Amino acid sequence: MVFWRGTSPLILASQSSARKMLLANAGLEFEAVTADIDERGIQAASELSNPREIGLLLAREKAKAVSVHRPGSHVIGADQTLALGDRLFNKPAGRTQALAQLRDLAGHSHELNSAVAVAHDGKIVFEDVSVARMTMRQMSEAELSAYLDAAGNAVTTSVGAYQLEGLGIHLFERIEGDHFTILGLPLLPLLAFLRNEQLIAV
Ligand SMILES: Nc1nc2c(ncn2[C@@H]2O[C@H](COP(=O)(O)OP(=O)(O)OP(=O)(O)O)[C@@H](O)[C@H]2O)c(=O)[nH]1
Repeated sequence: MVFWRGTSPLILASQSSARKMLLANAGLEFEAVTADIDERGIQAASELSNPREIGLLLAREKAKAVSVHRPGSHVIGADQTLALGDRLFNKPAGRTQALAQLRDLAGHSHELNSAVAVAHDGKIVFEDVSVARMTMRQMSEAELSAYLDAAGNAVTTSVGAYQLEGLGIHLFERIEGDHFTILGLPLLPLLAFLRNEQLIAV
């Protein structure tokens, strides 16, 4: 049992089912609030091209956007970017885009940058970004289509069109990085921060 010692509830500024699952499985009780920000607009206006910096910027903006309306609460924001060389990928809109993305990723290594930020009264009090390197095996058109047939619409909910803890594992020949980073939330540094602030006690 994890004890929350904060005086106000913990908030996760996310609608990501994976992020909610990771926090809940770690024993944390929290309220999930969607961060209503224009991610692509903020990214474009920043003129940033570094995937790590883009992830941190969006994680901060999500956390702050919710924090300003929830005084006293610690608000967690997160964002994940996928980079293949200097190309950035976003969540595919549907099967066609998922197939196109997977064709480009197959046979190559890409990087997932998962950023997390914590805001309190509108100010960032913690941030971290962790990276995972994913090597996807070479796959034929028939193999990619069979994967998409089996994985279904879930592929549109993740930036790489895969759920590693599910059928996505079949796409890879090598994975370097921690499981939580891959699923989109660098949990170890986040928990270390909450523990150091005496906001959680296990
Ligand atoms: N279940 C699962 N989800 C993954 C995996 N890899 C990436 N994701 C999800 O892909 C999404 C990355 O897109 P983001 O823009 O960072 O987040 P989002 O889904 O829009 O959710 P918000 O936090 O509300 O912005 C996140 O929800 C990640 O949890 C994976 O292997 N498994």
